[in-house]
Amino acid sequence: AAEEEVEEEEGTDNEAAQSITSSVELSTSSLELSIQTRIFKIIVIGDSNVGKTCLTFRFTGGSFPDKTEATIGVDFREKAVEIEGETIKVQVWDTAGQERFRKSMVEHYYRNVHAVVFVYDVTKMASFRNLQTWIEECNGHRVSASVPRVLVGNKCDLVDQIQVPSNMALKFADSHNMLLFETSAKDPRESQNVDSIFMSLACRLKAQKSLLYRDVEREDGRVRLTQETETKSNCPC
Ligand SMILES: Nc1nc2c(ncn2[C@@H]2O[C@H](COP(=O)(O)OP(=O)(O)OP(=O)(O)O)[C@@H](O)[C@H]2O)c(=O)[nH]1
Repeated sequence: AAEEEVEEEEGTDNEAAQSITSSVELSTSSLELSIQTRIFKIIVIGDSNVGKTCLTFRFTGGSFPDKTEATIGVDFREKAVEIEGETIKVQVWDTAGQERFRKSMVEHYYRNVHAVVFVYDVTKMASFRNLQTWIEECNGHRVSASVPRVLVGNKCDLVDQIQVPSNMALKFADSHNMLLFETSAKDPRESQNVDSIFMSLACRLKAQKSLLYRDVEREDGRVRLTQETETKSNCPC
């Protein structure tokens, strides 16, 4: 009977030890999860019909959509990418180009934005001329000059219909301190080029915003991280 009692006690100790181990594991995994889920918000801006939805679809879904409709308000698409061993969520905000579908949402587009992609259609000079208006709208919403911006000329597959010469677009991009990408959301051979639009921004953001985890607070047994940013220049792109 005495032996049985000892065994019972040992069993209780083992259970206690097990529950401590699993709570430690739980805390570690929440910590890892928090570290791994940095989100970069990138907004895509430009005239209606230039191909914003198709570009974001190509990047996040890897294909060209069979059919698209005018975006109303905003569509969110996300893609997890790995940069230098860190998994980052790139959250792409595909905004409406038509004024009537964007009015009430504009404030939300620009709030806490990390990077901006301006898109024009290489076969429509008007969409290129209107870029100035889109840039003014962006500046008018207090988007800091340190927020990276890139320029994308889409629909390059329509080679016979090109209206915007590359040198004109390059000059404009240079004067606004932006990189220029001329590409096609439709042409599958361009898919890597489309990816590089978003990846180059994600790399720049990762290099700019390296996390310093200052405080690890415990609340109700859960780990909460407080993050700060520091400037670094170790982007591999
Ligand atoms: N040839 C060609 N057509 C494209 C390309 N990208 C988009 N399109 C077509 O252009 C049209 C408009 O594309 P969307 O992606 O819906 O345009 P958008 O800029 O999101 O338009 P809004 O939502 O109204 O702002 C669709 O008919 C697409 O199939 C491209 O690279 N090449």
